[in-house]
Amino acid sequence: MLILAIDPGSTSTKIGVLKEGEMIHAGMDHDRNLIDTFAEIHEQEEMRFACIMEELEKLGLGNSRFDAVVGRGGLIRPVSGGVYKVCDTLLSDLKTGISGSHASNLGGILARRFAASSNCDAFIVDPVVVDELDEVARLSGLAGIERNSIFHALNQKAVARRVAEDMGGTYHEAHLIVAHMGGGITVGAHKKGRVVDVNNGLNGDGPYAPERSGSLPVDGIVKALEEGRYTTDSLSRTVSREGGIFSYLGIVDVREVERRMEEGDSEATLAWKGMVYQIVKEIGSLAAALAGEVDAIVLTGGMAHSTRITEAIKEKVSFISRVVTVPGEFELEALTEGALRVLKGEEEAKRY
Ligand SMILES: Nc1ncnc2c1ncn2[C@@H]1O[C@H](COP(=O)(O)OP(=O)(O)OP(=O)(O)O)[C@@H](O)[C@H]1O
Ligand SMILES: CCCC(=O)O
Repeated sequence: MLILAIDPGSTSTKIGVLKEGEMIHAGMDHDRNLIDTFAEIHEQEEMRFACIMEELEKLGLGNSRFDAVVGRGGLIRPVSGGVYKVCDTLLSDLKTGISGSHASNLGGILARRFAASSNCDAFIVDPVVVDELDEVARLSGLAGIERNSIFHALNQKAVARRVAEDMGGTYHEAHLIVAHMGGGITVGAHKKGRVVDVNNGLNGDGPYAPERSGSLPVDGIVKALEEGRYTTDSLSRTVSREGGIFSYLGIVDVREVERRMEEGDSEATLAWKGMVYQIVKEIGSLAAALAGEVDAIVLTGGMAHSTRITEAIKEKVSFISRVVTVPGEFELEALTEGALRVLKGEEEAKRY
Protein backbone atom coordinates (compact mmCIF):
# COMPACT_ATOMS: atom_id res chain seq x y z
CA MET A 1 0.00 0.00 0.00
CA LEU A 2 1.18 3.48 -0.83
CA ILE A 3 -0.66 6.29 0.95
CA LEU A 4 0.07 10.02 0.75
CA ALA A 5 -0.94 12.21 3.71
CA ILE A 6 -1.05 16.00 3.44
CA ASP A 7 -1.11 18.26 6.51
CA PRO A 8 -1.14 21.98 5.68
CA GLY A 9 -0.44 24.17 8.72
CA SER A 10 -0.62 27.94 8.96
CA THR A 11 3.09 28.27 8.10
CA SER A 12 4.11 24.78 6.98
CA THR A 13 3.11 21.95 4.67
CA LYS A 14 3.91 18.55 6.12
CA ILE A 15 3.56 15.34 4.15
CA GLY A 16 3.82 11.69 5.05
CA VAL A 17 4.06 8.69 2.78
CA LEU A 18 3.14 5.27 4.12
CA LYS A 19 5.15 2.85 2.01
CA GLU A 20 5.18 -0.85 2.76
CA GLY A 21 4.25 -0.15 6.37
CA GLU A 22 6.98 2.46 6.91
CA MET A 23 6.15 6.14 7.41
CA ILE A 24 8.31 8.68 5.57
CA HIS A 25 8.03 12.29 6.79
CA ALA A 26 8.79 15.35 4.67
CA GLY A 27 7.62 18.92 4.26
CA MET A 28 8.64 22.51 4.50
CA ASP A 29 8.08 25.72 6.43
CA HIS A 30 6.74 28.75 4.57
CA ASP A 31 7.79 32.30 5.24
CA ARG A 32 5.01 34.11 7.19
CA ASN A 33 5.47 37.11 4.83
CA LEU A 34 4.84 34.88 1.79
CA ILE A 35 1.72 33.41 3.38
CA ASP A 36 0.49 36.93 4.14
CA THR A 37 0.57 37.83 0.41
CA PHE A 38 -2.44 35.53 -0.18
CA ALA A 39 -5.77 37.17 0.63
CA GLU A 40 -7.62 33.83 0.83
CA ILE A 41 -6.42 30.41 2.00
CA HIS A 42 -7.57 28.62 -1.18
CA GLU A 43 -5.31 30.92 -3.24
CA GLN A 44 -2.34 29.07 -1.73
CA GLU A 45 -3.28 25.84 -3.52
CA GLU A 46 -0.78 26.16 -6.39
CA MET A 47 2.09 27.17 -4.11
CA ARG A 48 1.42 24.27 -1.72
CA PHE A 49 0.90 21.82 -4.62
CA ALA A 50 4.31 22.76 -6.07
CA CYS A 51 5.95 22.31 -2.64
CA ILE A 52 4.46 18.83 -2.23
CA MET A 53 5.53 17.83 -5.77
CA GLU A 54 9.05 19.02 -4.98
CA GLU A 55 9.14 16.98 -1.77
CA LEU A 56 7.81 13.87 -3.52
CA GLU A 57 10.42 14.25 -6.25
CA LYS A 58 13.17 14.54 -3.63
CA LEU A 59 11.91 11.25 -2.17
CA GLY A 60 11.93 9.65 -5.65
CA LEU A 61 8.13 9.38 -5.50
CA GLY A 62 7.27 12.04 -8.08
CA ASN A 63 5.54 9.65 -10.48
CA SER A 64 4.01 7.34 -7.89
CA ARG A 65 0.50 5.97 -8.11
CA PHE A 66 -1.01 6.16 -4.64
CA ASP A 67 -3.67 3.78 -3.29
CA ALA A 68 -5.23 6.66 -1.34
CA VAL A 69 -4.48 10.29 -0.59
CA VAL A 70 -5.61 11.74 2.72
CA GLY A 71 -5.58 15.35 3.91
CA ARG A 72 -6.17 17.17 7.17
CA GLY A 73 -9.76 18.32 7.01
CA GLY A 74 -10.80 21.88 7.45
CA LEU A 75 -13.71 24.16 8.24
CA ILE A 76 -16.54 22.22 6.63
CA ARG A 77 -19.97 21.85 8.28
CA PRO A 78 -19.82 20.31 11.79
CA VAL A 79 -19.45 16.50 11.70
CA SER A 80 -18.78 13.66 14.12
CA GLY A 81 -15.27 12.17 14.22
CA GLY A 82 -14.14 9.67 11.58
CA VAL A 83 -12.86 9.23 8.02
CA TYR A 84 -14.74 11.06 5.24
CA LYS A 85 -14.41 10.58 1.49
CA VAL A 86 -13.79 13.91 -0.27
CA CYS A 87 -16.94 14.09 -2.41
CA ASP A 88 -17.90 17.06 -4.61
CA THR A 89 -19.94 18.73 -1.84
CA LEU A 90 -17.13 18.40 0.68
CA LEU A 91 -14.63 19.77 -1.86
CA SER A 92 -16.87 22.71 -2.64
CA ASP A 93 -17.36 23.49 1.09
CA LEU A 94 -13.59 23.45 1.60
CA LYS A 95 -13.06 25.76 -1.37
CA THR A 96 -15.70 28.28 -0.33
CA GLY A 97 -14.69 27.99 3.35
CA ILE A 98 -18.29 27.34 4.35
CA SER A 99 -17.42 27.59 8.05
CA GLY A 100 -14.43 29.91 7.70
CA SER A 101 -10.84 30.10 6.66
CA HIS A 102 -8.15 27.75 8.00
CA ALA A 103 -4.99 26.26 6.48
CA SER A 104 -6.42 22.78 6.94
CA ASN A 105 -9.08 23.61 4.31
CA LEU A 106 -6.27 22.97 1.80
CA GLY A 107 -5.77 19.38 3.04
CA GLY A 108 -8.85 17.89 1.38
CA ILE A 109 -8.48 20.14 -1.68
CA LEU A 110 -4.91 18.97 -2.30
CA ALA A 111 -5.73 15.36 -1.43
CA ARG A 112 -8.43 15.32 -4.10
CA ARG A 113 -6.02 16.82 -6.64
CA PHE A 114 -3.29 14.23 -6.00
CA ALA A 115 -5.87 11.43 -5.86
CA ALA A 116 -7.16 12.39 -9.32
CA SER A 117 -3.77 11.72 -10.89
CA SER A 118 -3.53 8.34 -9.13
CA ASN A 119 -7.15 7.50 -9.92
CA CYS A 120 -7.77 6.66 -6.25
CA ASP A 121 -9.98 7.99 -3.44
CA ALA A 122 -9.24 11.08 -1.37
CA PHE A 123 -10.16 11.25 2.32
CA ILE A 124 -10.04 13.56 5.30
CA VAL A 125 -9.91 12.36 8.93
CA ASP A 126 -11.22 14.04 12.11
CA PRO A 127 -11.45 17.56 10.62
CA VAL A 128 -11.16 20.64 12.83
CA VAL A 129 -14.97 20.93 12.96
CA VAL A 130 -15.54 17.59 14.69
CA ASP A 131 -18.47 18.39 16.93
CA GLU A 132 -19.36 16.04 19.77
CA LEU A 133 -20.23 18.73 22.34
CA ASP A 134 -22.67 18.00 25.12
CA GLU A 135 -25.85 20.02 24.70
CA VAL A 136 -25.10 22.04 27.82
CA ALA A 137 -21.62 22.99 26.52
CA ARG A 138 -23.17 24.71 23.50
CA LEU A 139 -24.79 27.46 25.57
CA SER A 140 -22.82 30.69 25.48
CA GLY A 141 -24.95 32.76 27.82
CA LEU A 142 -26.60 34.77 25.06
CA ALA A 143 -29.52 33.36 23.06
CA GLY A 144 -28.71 33.35 19.35
CA ILE A 145 -24.97 32.93 19.91
CA GLU A 146 -23.85 29.32 20.30
CA ARG A 147 -20.47 27.95 21.38
CA ASN A 148 -19.06 25.73 18.66
CA SER A 149 -16.42 23.08 18.36
CA ILE A 150 -13.33 24.01 16.31
CA PHE A 151 -10.20 22.36 17.60
CA HIS A 152 -7.15 20.21 16.87
CA ALA A 153 -9.43 17.17 16.61
CA LEU A 154 -7.03 15.04 14.59
CA ASN A 155 -4.09 15.32 16.97
CA GLN A 156 -6.17 15.43 20.16
CA LYS A 157 -7.97 12.19 19.28
CA ALA A 158 -4.82 10.46 17.98
CA VAL A 159 -2.88 11.28 21.14
CA ALA A 160 -5.81 10.46 23.42
CA ARG A 161 -6.11 6.99 21.80
CA ARG A 162 -2.40 6.35 22.37
CA VAL A 163 -2.45 7.48 25.98
CA ALA A 164 -5.59 5.48 26.78
CA GLU A 165 -4.01 2.35 25.29
CA ASP A 166 -0.68 2.96 27.07
CA MET A 167 -2.68 3.07 30.32
CA GLY A 168 -4.07 -0.37 29.49
CA GLY A 169 -7.55 0.72 28.44
CA THR A 170 -9.29 2.05 25.37
CA TYR A 171 -10.19 5.54 24.19
CA HIS A 172 -13.87 4.63 24.46
CA GLU A 173 -13.54 3.94 28.20
CA ALA A 174 -11.25 6.79 29.22
CA HIS A 175 -11.83 10.26 30.66
CA LEU A 176 -9.00 12.52 29.47
CA ILE A 177 -8.27 16.22 29.28
CA VAL A 178 -6.07 16.93 26.25
CA ALA A 179 -4.32 20.30 25.85
CA HIS A 180 -2.95 20.79 22.33
CA MET A 181 -0.48 23.67 22.56
CA GLY A 182 0.69 24.82 19.11
CA GLY A 183 0.28 28.07 17.17
CA GLY A 184 -3.27 27.82 18.54
CA ILE A 185 -4.28 26.17 21.81
CA THR A 186 -7.30 23.94 22.32
CA VAL A 187 -8.14 22.01 25.47
CA GLY A 188 -10.72 19.23 25.19
CA ALA A 189 -12.62 17.04 27.65
CA HIS A 190 -12.62 13.52 26.12
CA LYS A 191 -15.32 11.45 27.79
CA LYS A 192 -15.55 7.84 26.64
CA GLY A 193 -14.49 8.63 23.06
CA ARG A 194 -16.38 11.94 22.67
CA VAL A 195 -15.02 15.45 23.01
CA VAL A 196 -17.88 16.76 25.11
CA ASP A 197 -16.42 20.23 25.67
CA VAL A 198 -13.56 22.13 24.06
CA ASN A 199 -12.66 25.76 23.39
CA ASN A 200 -13.00 27.07 19.84
CA GLY A 201 -9.30 27.71 19.31
CA LEU A 202 -9.71 29.76 16.19
CA ASN A 203 -12.31 32.35 17.08
CA GLY A 204 -11.70 33.97 20.43
CA ASP A 205 -12.37 31.26 22.99
CA GLY A 206 -10.12 29.68 25.63
CA PRO A 207 -6.49 30.38 26.50
CA TYR A 208 -4.42 32.79 24.44
CA ALA A 209 -1.80 31.18 22.23
CA PRO A 210 1.31 32.23 20.26
CA GLU A 211 -0.89 33.76 17.51
CA ARG A 212 -4.48 33.56 18.75
CA SER A 213 -6.16 35.84 21.27
CA GLY A 214 -8.36 33.31 23.04
CA SER A 215 -11.36 34.67 25.00
CA LEU A 216 -11.65 38.46 25.15
CA PRO A 217 -13.79 40.78 27.30
CA VAL A 218 -16.83 41.75 25.20
CA ASP A 219 -16.85 45.39 26.37
CA GLY A 220 -13.27 45.83 25.18
CA ILE A 221 -14.19 44.50 21.74
CA VAL A 222 -17.25 46.74 21.43
CA LYS A 223 -15.18 49.79 22.42
CA ALA A 224 -12.37 48.95 19.98
CA LEU A 225 -14.92 48.67 17.15
CA GLU A 226 -16.65 51.90 18.19
CA GLU A 227 -13.33 53.74 18.25
CA GLY A 228 -12.51 52.42 14.75
CA ARG A 229 -9.38 50.62 15.95
CA TYR A 230 -10.63 47.57 14.03
CA THR A 231 -13.09 46.72 11.30
CA THR A 232 -14.95 43.43 11.71
CA ASP A 233 -12.55 41.90 9.13
CA SER A 234 -9.38 43.18 10.75
CA LEU A 235 -10.65 42.10 14.15
CA SER A 236 -11.29 38.54 12.94
CA ARG A 237 -7.81 38.42 11.48
CA THR A 238 -6.19 39.85 14.60
CA VAL A 239 -7.97 37.43 16.90
CA SER A 240 -6.83 34.41 14.88
CA ARG A 241 -3.43 35.49 13.48
CA GLU A 242 -2.06 38.40 15.46
CA GLY A 243 -3.40 37.89 18.97
CA GLY A 244 -1.88 36.27 22.04
CA ILE A 245 1.92 36.24 22.40
CA PHE A 246 2.27 37.98 19.02
CA SER A 247 0.19 40.94 20.16
CA TYR A 248 2.29 41.39 23.32
CA LEU A 249 5.76 40.70 21.89
CA GLY A 250 5.56 40.77 18.07
CA ILE A 251 6.86 37.18 17.81
CA VAL A 252 5.17 33.78 17.70
CA ASP A 253 8.07 31.44 18.39
CA VAL A 254 7.87 30.37 22.02
CA ARG A 255 11.52 29.22 21.91
CA GLU A 256 12.44 32.86 21.27
CA VAL A 257 10.12 33.98 24.09
CA GLU A 258 11.94 31.61 26.45
CA ARG A 259 15.32 32.84 25.22
CA ARG A 260 14.27 36.41 26.05
CA MET A 261 13.07 35.27 29.48
CA GLU A 262 16.53 33.84 30.16
CA GLU A 263 17.96 37.28 29.40
CA GLY A 264 15.66 38.79 32.04
CA ASP A 265 13.05 40.29 29.68
CA SER A 266 10.10 41.02 32.01
CA GLU A 267 7.55 41.56 29.21
CA ALA A 268 8.38 38.16 27.70
CA THR A 269 8.13 36.56 31.15
CA LEU A 270 4.71 38.08 31.83
CA ALA A 271 3.31 37.14 28.38
CA TRP A 272 4.56 33.54 28.86
CA LYS A 273 3.17 33.33 32.41
CA GLY A 274 -0.21 34.67 31.26
CA MET A 275 -0.48 31.95 28.62
CA VAL A 276 0.43 29.18 31.06
CA TYR A 277 -2.03 30.63 33.62
CA GLN A 278 -4.88 30.52 31.09
CA ILE A 279 -4.05 26.94 30.01
CA VAL A 280 -4.11 25.84 33.64
CA LYS A 281 -7.48 27.53 34.23
CA GLU A 282 -8.92 25.82 31.13
CA ILE A 283 -7.75 22.41 32.35
CA GLY A 284 -9.21 23.08 35.80
CA SER A 285 -12.59 24.08 34.39
CA LEU A 286 -12.79 20.91 32.26
CA ALA A 287 -11.84 18.79 35.28
CA ALA A 288 -14.91 20.24 37.00
CA ALA A 289 -16.99 19.55 33.86
CA LEU A 290 -15.89 15.90 34.14
CA ALA A 291 -16.82 15.93 37.86
CA GLY A 292 -13.18 15.31 38.76
CA GLU A 293 -13.16 11.92 37.01
CA VAL A 294 -9.98 12.40 34.98
CA ASP A 295 -7.75 9.42 34.14
CA ALA A 296 -4.99 11.69 32.78
CA ILE A 297 -4.22 15.19 31.60
CA VAL A 298 -2.33 15.07 28.30
CA LEU A 299 -0.06 17.89 27.12
CA THR A 300 0.73 17.81 23.39
CA GLY A 301 1.58 20.07 20.39
CA GLY A 302 4.81 21.95 19.64
CA MET A 303 4.93 23.75 22.99
CA ALA A 304 4.87 20.44 24.88
CA HIS A 305 8.56 20.20 23.83
CA SER A 306 9.24 22.90 26.42
CA THR A 307 9.79 21.30 29.83
CA ARG A 308 9.58 24.80 31.30
CA ILE A 309 5.96 24.94 30.09
CA THR A 310 5.00 21.36 30.91
CA GLU A 311 6.54 21.57 34.41
CA ALA A 312 4.76 24.89 35.13
CA ILE A 313 1.44 23.33 34.10
CA LYS A 314 2.09 20.13 36.07
CA GLU A 315 2.83 22.12 39.21
CA LYS A 316 -0.70 23.57 39.10
CA VAL A 317 -2.82 20.66 37.83
CA SER A 318 -1.20 17.51 39.25
CA PHE A 319 -3.73 17.60 42.09
CA ILE A 320 -6.38 16.67 39.49
CA SER A 321 -4.74 13.64 37.90
CA ARG A 322 -1.50 12.32 36.41
CA VAL A 323 -0.02 14.50 33.67
CA VAL A 324 1.32 12.83 30.50
CA THR A 325 3.35 14.79 27.94
CA VAL A 326 3.29 13.82 24.27
CA PRO A 327 5.33 16.54 22.53
CA GLY A 328 4.69 17.38 18.88
CA GLU A 329 1.82 16.00 16.92
CA PHE A 330 0.77 12.74 15.28
CA GLU A 331 -1.42 14.16 12.55
CA LEU A 332 0.29 12.45 9.61
CA GLU A 333 0.18 9.08 11.36
CA ALA A 334 -3.50 9.61 12.26
CA LEU A 335 -4.28 10.49 8.64
CA THR A 336 -2.57 7.44 7.13
CA GLU A 337 -3.96 5.13 9.83
CA GLY A 338 -7.48 6.39 9.03
CA ALA A 339 -7.07 5.84 5.27
CA LEU A 340 -5.53 2.42 5.87
CA ARG A 341 -8.47 1.30 8.05
CA VAL A 342 -10.79 2.16 5.16
CA LEU A 343 -8.61 0.50 2.49
CA LYS A 344 -8.41 -2.67 4.60
CA GLY A 345 -12.18 -2.64 5.09
CA GLU A 346 -11.87 -2.28 8.88
CA GLU A 347 -13.89 0.94 8.80
CA GLU A 348 -16.30 2.44 6.33
CA ALA A 349 -15.62 5.97 5.14
CA LYS A 350 -18.45 8.25 6.23
CA ARG A 351 -20.50 10.21 3.69
CA TYR A 352 -20.44 13.97 4.15
N1 LIG B 1 11.22 23.14 22.05
C1 LIG B 1 10.27 24.06 22.08
N2 LIG B 1 10.15 24.86 23.15
C2 LIG B 1 9.19 25.80 23.21
N3 LIG B 1 8.28 26.01 22.24
C3 LIG B 1 8.36 25.23 21.16
C4 LIG B 1 9.33 24.22 21.02
N4 LIG B 1 9.15 23.62 19.82
C5 LIG B 1 8.08 24.24 19.24
N5 LIG B 1 7.62 25.20 20.04
C6 LIG B 1 6.52 26.13 19.82
O1 LIG B 1 5.34 25.47 19.42
C7 LIG B 1 4.59 26.31 18.57
C8 LIG B 1 4.26 25.57 17.30
O2 LIG B 1 3.63 24.38 17.60
P1 LIG B 1 3.06 23.43 16.45
O3 LIG B 1 4.16 23.00 15.56
O4 LIG B 1 2.21 22.41 17.14
O5 LIG B 1 2.15 24.50 15.73
P2 LIG B 1 1.47 24.49 14.31
O6 LIG B 1 1.42 23.09 13.78
O7 LIG B 1 2.07 25.56 13.46
O8 LIG B 1 0.05 25.01 14.72
P3 LIG B 1 -1.13 24.20 15.39
O9 LIG B 1 -0.49 23.15 16.29
O10 LIG B 1 -1.90 25.23 16.16
O11 LIG B 1 -1.90 23.59 14.27
C9 LIG B 1 5.44 27.52 18.25
O12 LIG B 1 5.04 28.61 19.03
C10 LIG B 1 6.82 27.05 18.66
O13 LIG B 1 7.63 28.11 19.08
C1 LIG C 1 -7.54 23.65 14.84
C2 LIG C 1 -8.35 24.86 15.17
C3 LIG C 1 -7.71 25.72 16.20
C4 LIG C 1 -6.48 26.41 15.73
O1 LIG C 1 -6.05 26.35 14.56
O2 LIG C 1 -5.88 27.06 16.58
